[in-house]
Amino acid sequence: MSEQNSSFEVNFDGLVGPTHNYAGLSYGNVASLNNADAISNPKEAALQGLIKMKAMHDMGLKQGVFAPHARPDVSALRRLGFTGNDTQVLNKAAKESPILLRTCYSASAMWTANAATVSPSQDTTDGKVHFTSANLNNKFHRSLEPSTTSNLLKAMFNDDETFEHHTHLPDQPFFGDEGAANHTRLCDEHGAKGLEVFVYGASSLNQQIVGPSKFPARQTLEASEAIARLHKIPNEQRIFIQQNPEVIDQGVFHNDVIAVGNANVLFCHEQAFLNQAQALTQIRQAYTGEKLHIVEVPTHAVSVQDAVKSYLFNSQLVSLPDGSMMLVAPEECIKNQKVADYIESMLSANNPINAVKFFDLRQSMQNGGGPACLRLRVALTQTELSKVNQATLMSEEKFNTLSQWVEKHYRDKLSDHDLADPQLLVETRAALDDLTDILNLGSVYEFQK
Ligand SMILES: N=C(N)NCCC[C@H](NC(=O)CCC(=O)O)C(=O)O
Repeated sequence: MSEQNSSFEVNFDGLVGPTHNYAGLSYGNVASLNNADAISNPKEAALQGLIKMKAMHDMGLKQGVFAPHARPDVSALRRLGFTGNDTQVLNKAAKESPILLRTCYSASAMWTANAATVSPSQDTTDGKVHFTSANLNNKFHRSLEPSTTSNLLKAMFNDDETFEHHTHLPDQPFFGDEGAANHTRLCDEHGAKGLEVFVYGASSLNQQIVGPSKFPARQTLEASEAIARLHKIPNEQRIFIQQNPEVIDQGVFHNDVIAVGNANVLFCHEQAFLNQAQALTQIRQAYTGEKLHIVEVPTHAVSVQDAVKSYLFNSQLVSLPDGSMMLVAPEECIKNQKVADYIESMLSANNPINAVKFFDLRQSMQNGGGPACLRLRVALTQTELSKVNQATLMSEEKFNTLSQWVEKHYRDKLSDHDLADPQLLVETRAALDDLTDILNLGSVYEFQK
């Protein structure tokens, strides 16, 4: 096999952190608002994620692990004027602003589809794999993530010849960037040159571009264009498509809630993109390969509301070693009769998707994160894969070690008043100290320096 053809797409799933909680922080994300103040089970959340990672590994897919971020973010609370030692800072925040405390406890870094945008070496003129951490500046609790994300990416992809890491875009809504959730790579196979499809919700400069009117558009065209430049993607391999503002206003806050691409297949709802017919024609014309399949789901089969409730399009779409293509869907898709019926009809129809597997990811789903949100896709050649920090790759042993780590360090219940407990801070730091050893990350967290 030539170098180019032995390419893999590795999924790096976010390990759910020990402070996973439902804080109702994401206006525009229906699940987040509906489940605000629900009691969370961090242990169950992390184990649900690990079970999916292990299942993917057992199917012969390359799988990696992204460590959680250090929460509570005490330095963020200090920056907001809460003073004293860690315990005092937490107690003052708990008294004065429980919502700010919850914000600095958020485990939102688990959704690594928002960690960064990744361009594989087949698409970049310098032949390196490019990463740009996402500034996630539309939501305060997510805007806390980029600097740690960059530290983690550098500890996971730690080879300057092979990987290029870019600082997140300026922290200003002008360059709102939510990472790979708004980016899809289409190609005949992972080792071939791909078409990089950047999907944006609004423009900061072009007043002719009309964005959503009810919920925020988190990705701007200007941010996507900046990333394409930083990643040195040739003009003919990049395309910018506007997401349909009407679906953003129905709760589709990232493109990966209404569309997913894998290799030469784009699986999307018929209302995913603005002027969809023209958008799909643009994609077909720009496609760099031979055979692009677009599986477009009609509204009469699955409504936008059903798509948002079931997260059908937040399924992962993966190419298995035997060449078949599998939809990795949340169990919510089975519970929605319209969606379940559609999946059944799709599997027997004439298209490359010929299998489906369902996972219980309810802890994440209740905050608006499905299978695809929980992973960052990195297409790598065999050589590039050998340059990745091997301790972050999934294996039978790694799964057992991480499961034991979760059992040892995680609580199985977190409610609002638990967040004021200074013992929780002690527990999470002890957990992360262990984890940086397990994943061989070095001292990536501020509290470890
Ligand atoms: N679709 C993708 N790729 N990612 C899903 C991210 C969900 C996340 N939810 C939250 O951040 C909720 C946190 C809370 O309310 O506690 C968000 O809205 O950014």
